[in-house]
Amino acid sequence: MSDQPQWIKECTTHEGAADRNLTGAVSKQFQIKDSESARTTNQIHVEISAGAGPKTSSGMRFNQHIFLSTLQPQKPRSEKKKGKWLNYPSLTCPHQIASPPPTPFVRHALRHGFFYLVNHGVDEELVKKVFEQSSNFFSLPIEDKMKLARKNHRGYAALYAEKLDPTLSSKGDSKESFYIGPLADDLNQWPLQEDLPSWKGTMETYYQQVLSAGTKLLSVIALSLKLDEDFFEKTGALNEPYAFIRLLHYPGDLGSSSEDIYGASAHSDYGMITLLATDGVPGLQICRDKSKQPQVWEDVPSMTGAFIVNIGDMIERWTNCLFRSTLHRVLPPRQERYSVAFFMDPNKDCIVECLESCCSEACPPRFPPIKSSDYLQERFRLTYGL
Ligand SMILES: O=C(O)CCC(=O)C(=O)O
Ligand SMILES: [Fe+2]
Repeated sequence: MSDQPQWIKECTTHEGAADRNLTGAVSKQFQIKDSESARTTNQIHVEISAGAGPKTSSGMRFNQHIFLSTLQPQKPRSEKKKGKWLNYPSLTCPHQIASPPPTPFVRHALRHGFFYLVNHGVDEELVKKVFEQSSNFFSLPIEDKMKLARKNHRGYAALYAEKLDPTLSSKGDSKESFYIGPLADDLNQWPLQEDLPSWKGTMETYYQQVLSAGTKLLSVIALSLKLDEDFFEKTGALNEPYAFIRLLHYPGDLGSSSEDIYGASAHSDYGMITLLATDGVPGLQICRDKSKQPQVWEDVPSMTGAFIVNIGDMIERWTNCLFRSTLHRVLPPRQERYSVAFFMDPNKDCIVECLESCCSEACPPRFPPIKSSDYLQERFRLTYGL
């Protein structure tokens, strides 16, 4: 295929690649070609900042800074080193988004499926307020919360109402959640203004700010695939995107003895990307290689001010598994835990099908084309046992 991006050509012509997992071949290439990614094989940071850099074709201005480091809990570091880790001057790779195209760093981050996003433009104070308001909501009496019980995938889902891993025999995941969907369609349910003044406004502002950060990140993803940066706009995915805030509350030690009870049982996210903020209480784990048995789980530490981003199933389908949706879970926390996930799913009518540049005779599409709403509905059905 003559118009394939060079790096995909490289991976498909890599010795034995036809029989192998495509991503394995790519990572090999990166390790050979890119000394930085060879040195640091684990955690990836993608930084996107507004305002600097040349104007791109869509009129946005931003630079991206990528760096890689380990996903394993860090070895004890001196304060000085810790500062370096957070500011990462030596590992930062500033790079303008329009030209030259994204470096192997970015592709490595995306292939990996789980990374941190910093300098994302979402106001830190706002994030704090969202956590406060989330705690205020979950502290309401259960009768009040149940008045907003989940309808049209908006509103309150009680403890054990969801099971993200439908193969488990447990009664459900030990978390409660609250969903806020697209702001324009009037389907959202909101707590009473007199109970929680400014709740709705805080959530709406957060929704808009994270949507904007996610949109920029998607243009990085598009560019890293050598597509136009507005590919996800043009394909209709971002035309009224099906994006959701999920406020999550894990109540802490519930004294359950069942081994099958998780805070959130193992799953991959369904959509394009998820931007996750947590209160810092541990519990989140990922399994890098979902096809490997037995599964190996690693803790994901949270990083102040950063979103933990993971790639969802739709991007995996579009890219024919080049960018993976990562299996993850939350252990039942001993201590109360809050998190806020933002799921960016494509518009319901968007057809998700293997990109031409991600398949060849040797690597045929692994998934048939699918309408986004059909895929999501099936996953919701399994999660909620409908
Ligand atoms: O609470 C977390 O840290 C992760 C939640 C999650 O994976 C999800 O809601 O899909
Ligand atoms: Fe998730």
